[in-house]
Amino acid sequence: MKRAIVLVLDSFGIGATPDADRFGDVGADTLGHIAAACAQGRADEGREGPLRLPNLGRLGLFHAHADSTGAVAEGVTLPVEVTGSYGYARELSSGKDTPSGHWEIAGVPVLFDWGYFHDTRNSFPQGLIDALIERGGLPGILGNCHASGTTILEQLGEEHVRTGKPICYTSADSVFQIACHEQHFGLERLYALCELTRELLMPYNIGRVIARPFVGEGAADFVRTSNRRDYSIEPPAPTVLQKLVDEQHGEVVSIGKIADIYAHCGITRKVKASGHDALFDATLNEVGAAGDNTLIMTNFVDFDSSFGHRRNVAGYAAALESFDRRLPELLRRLKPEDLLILTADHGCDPTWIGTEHTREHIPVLATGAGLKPGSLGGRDTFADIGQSLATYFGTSPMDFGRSFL
Ligand SMILES: O=P(O)(O)O[C@H]1O[C@H](CO)[C@@H](O)[C@H]1O
Ligand SMILES: [Mn+2]
Ligand SMILES: [Mn+2]
Repeated sequence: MKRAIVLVLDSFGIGATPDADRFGDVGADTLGHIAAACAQGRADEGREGPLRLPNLGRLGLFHAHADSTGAVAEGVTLPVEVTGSYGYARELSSGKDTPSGHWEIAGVPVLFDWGYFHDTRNSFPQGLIDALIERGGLPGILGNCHASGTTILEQLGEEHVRTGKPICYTSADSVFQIACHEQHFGLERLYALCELTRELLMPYNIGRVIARPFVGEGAADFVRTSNRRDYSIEPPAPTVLQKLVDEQHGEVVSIGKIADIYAHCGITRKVKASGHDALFDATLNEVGAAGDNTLIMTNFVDFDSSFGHRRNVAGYAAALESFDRRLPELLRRLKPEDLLILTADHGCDPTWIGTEHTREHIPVLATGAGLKPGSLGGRDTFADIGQSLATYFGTSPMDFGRSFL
């Protein structure tokens, strides 16, 4: 029986890549800087002391980090016994965004350049704004700048409620984000506006439109809800997910944001869940129910959106520790021939300047399916994961990546 489980810890980088200079990210290290802050007592809110990840450590996380950066993470003792196959991988894709990282994990790196809105103010072309206002029947838009999604709610949320103008913003990623109040503007209306925007953006080659609904009474208590929705373009070639479905009539189960990220391509079942515990519970459920030729893929988004982008080190550390505490529940449910892979899609160092992602190596931690514990070394592309899945499921090979199976 072939069953693979891929858990993506969104933004959990383990050290800058050799090309990090292109992104202003030389020295970024999501795991290393979290561990250092914990060791130095700078991450004691809601948790305390050195970073404790015994289960990820046993799978080889800290070994992989040490191989990636050349140094053991501060406050960490390398476990003597390692049970997983561990390595680190760099990114071939041109960007450090979520779709690029995910699609490359699935064997399809993004070798073309996305369109970006480079200007930090007046970011969007006037023709685009005019079309959006006209076809969307809007009184205008707010924002039109680079922003952090929580800060901009404090700044413009009340004006949005008052005027009915959606808040449109972007970042260094190839995105167009629209924040609207769920009650005052309406959730379905926001989704419809995002679909229109997706259509209008096709000539601009923008990777994603993201609906960012929020609720609350005023600037002090506006909060984003789990009704976020991503409108991605389709991957440029069939991913290993698609091949599993098309060639092996397999099942691909999306848990959380996965289906949105892959533009619903190569997915046979979608399970909704929000919050890491609910995502983990859903993953356990699916593992319990999964039959032959099944890939279960879960994206743990809060590492990135609640802690990495928010530059919240203690929150990131606490979320890692709570994820780690739950890992044995999953390990216990695995059958010997199952393949488990833990990885990430990019970095988002919570100690780094700004609020953007960071260009980093991702961890590749794998166990089961006859893999021997030990080092997988430095991998040239995230696509080694996709190629390994192709080998495991017996699909035709991917164009990129080297299997570690
Ligand atoms: O600040 P928020 O809205 O969380 O935005 C973040 O989320 C987007 C998608 O990952 C990125 O473009 C990043 O800027
Ligand atoms: Mn991501
Ligand atoms: Mn992000």
